[in-house]
Amino acid sequence: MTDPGTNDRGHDRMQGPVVTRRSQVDEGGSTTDQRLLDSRGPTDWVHTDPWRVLRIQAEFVEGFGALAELGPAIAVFGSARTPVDHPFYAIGEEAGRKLAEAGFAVITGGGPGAMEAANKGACQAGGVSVGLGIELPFESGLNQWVDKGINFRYFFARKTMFVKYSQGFVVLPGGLGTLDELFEALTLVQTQKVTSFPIVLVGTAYWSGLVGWLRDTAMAEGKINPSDLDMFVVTDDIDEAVALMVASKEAP
Ligand SMILES: C/C(=C\CNc1ncnc2c1ncn2[C@@H]1O[C@H](COP(=O)(O)O)[C@@H](O)[C@H]1O)CO
Repeated sequence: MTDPGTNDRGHDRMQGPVVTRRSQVDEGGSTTDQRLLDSRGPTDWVHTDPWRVLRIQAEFVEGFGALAELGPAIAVFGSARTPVDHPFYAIGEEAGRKLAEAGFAVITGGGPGAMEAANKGACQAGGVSVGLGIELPFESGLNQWVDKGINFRYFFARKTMFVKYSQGFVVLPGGLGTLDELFEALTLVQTQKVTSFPIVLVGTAYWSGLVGWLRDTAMAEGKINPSDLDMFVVTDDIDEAVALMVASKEAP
């Protein structure tokens, strides 16, 4: 008589959580670890959408994990092409510094130009300087003033992090990337996906054309409501921008 705890050859077979004995044992079976480590097999699956879904999921997991305990934060957007000696670079630094002094972590895209300026200001003021980088064909990497950086493959996962972990946006002069970030925020406020989310455009001269078009064309033609123009403030004064962020944080 065989011991009831073993099969005819004296072994339990465990495959993951499943235990088999006697007639149920597949003698030729390998363990999951063996199959993982022994064979490479075809590689096409790394280029399939189901696998990409896992990578996308991993970006959310990593992002949420890294940023969950960040505390109050403001995202600063602006051109990757702002030169270091341009007045808008100095304004970016001032924004980063004053936001840090007001107790905010500063989140940027982690790249060069206005992003670097805001990270530099925050870092030099002893604040928390965060960069959410993006994999690009022309990789520039995280700027040197980022103290906490995450590199994303997917723009949409990265954009979720900006909105989820900041309480407001400061938008410095920029191009398509900056406009994308600005209009995503405006759409989320307009559709009430986010509430009490101050958006400040810094640089009255730079933004006047866009604001004029929104008022004189988009609003005049009924494509946006007059109240939509109240979703953002345009200023040249960083103190005003920071004060709006502080007031929003303190509002009940
Ligand atoms: C153009 C160059 C580097 C680009 N590197 C970037 N790194 C991180 N984030 C970026 C980068 N480029 C754009 N972004 C995002 O868009 C916004 C700026 O875009 P814009 O078109 O320059 O206005 C910015 O806020 C980032 O989130 C080499 O110089």
